[in-house]
Amino acid sequence: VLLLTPFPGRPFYAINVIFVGMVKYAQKKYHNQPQRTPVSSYGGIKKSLGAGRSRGPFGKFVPPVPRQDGNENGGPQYKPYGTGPTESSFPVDERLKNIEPKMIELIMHEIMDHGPPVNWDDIAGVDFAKATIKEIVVWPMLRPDIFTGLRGPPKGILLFGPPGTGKTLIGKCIACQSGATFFSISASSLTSKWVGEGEKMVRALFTVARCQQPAVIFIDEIDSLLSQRGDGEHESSRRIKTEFLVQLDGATTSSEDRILVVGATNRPQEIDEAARRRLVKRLYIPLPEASARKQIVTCLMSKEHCCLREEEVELIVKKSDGFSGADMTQLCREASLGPIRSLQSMDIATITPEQVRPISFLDFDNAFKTVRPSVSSKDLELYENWNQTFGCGR
Ligand SMILES: Nc1ncnc2c1ncn2[C@@H]1O[C@H](COP(=O)(O)OP(=O)(O)OP(=O)(O)O)[C@@H](O)[C@H]1O
Repeated sequence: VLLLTPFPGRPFYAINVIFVGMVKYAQKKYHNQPQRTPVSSYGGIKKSLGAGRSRGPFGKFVPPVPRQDGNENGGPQYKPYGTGPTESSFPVDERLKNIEPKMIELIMHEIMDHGPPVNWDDIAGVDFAKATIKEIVVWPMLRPDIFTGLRGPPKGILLFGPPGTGKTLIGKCIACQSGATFFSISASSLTSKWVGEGEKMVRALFTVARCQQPAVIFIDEIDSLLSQRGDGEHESSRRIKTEFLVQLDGATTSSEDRILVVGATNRPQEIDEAARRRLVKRLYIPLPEASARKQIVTCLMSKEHCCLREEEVELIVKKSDGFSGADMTQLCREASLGPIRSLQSMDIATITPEQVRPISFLDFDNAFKTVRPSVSSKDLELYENWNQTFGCGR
């Protein structure tokens, strides 16, 4: 039965599979008796801990409105909010009734992540942050029965550090590893793309997340949402911020809700005190160390036709001191174009992939001429200082 669960380590799901199987058997046997379907609201789903719906990054698109008929797992099915001619015959989750259908659709299609899963091994380095996150966030989300009271998970964490160091990867990994639905939005899109509607969007996002919990809401560039109030602050930005804090507080006070807000920023110093206090765990995601840079190069090159020797990899690692994870990826991309550039343009049309020579150290050497570290040492100093003052690292 454990093989049936898409999330290894989610014993509840397996239990539900057994339970649903038993219910189906009983229903078949006594099909004249009235069927007992779970309560057709998210309250019902929450109690069944996910049975009957595929959820999270491994799951299919699951709109948040339950349908009355059962699916093959015996649980309720869902249809998009407000679509189809028979919509009035379906019960709509109470919590979604005041949310504009177009916003729900948008959240489900654009903000809810449906991409491939991320594992801890995909993120090179940042061992301290990974260990802390596993302990304070992932395990409690997997085992809410054990992590109660003082052991309860925080509702908000902040990942800060230079750009391109894997903050987004970590956010997604948290969701994947805890079997949660991943919602990812950039705060600047709330303030710019959703002009005049950002506040409503924040409310809609948290409401949908509540219906899809456990959920991780990842907010990139969170500084633009939670920056210190200044005279120049727009009224609309102020309202979005207030709504966000209200929603975050709501998630904090409701012990039932299993929603985690992960904020990411390259400008932690701009986040005001009230917001900082709510993002209780503030983890520094620094530039990758030599071992992490080596892991990135080795991992990326293992998927390519490449003839790097061990000592050449070491040299690349040495030369890339100060590179971010994204810089390392860019370096490898650039190097991978070397063999193509060495072809005559005429050959491109006729050559077979096997005839393209392997990526060599020379290609990396050339790549270093155009790919430079994107983070300055002055910026690094800023992060280190902020980490000393407000960070939760050792
Ligand atoms: N620690 C890492 N391990 C492996 N790859 C990494 C790492 N950090 C960055 N990368 C690579 O860089 C890309 C960008 O990383 P990501 O978006 O997670 O960084 P970020 O810290 O969120 O950046 P930003 O602050 O600019 O949003 C990733 O898709 C990955 O290819």
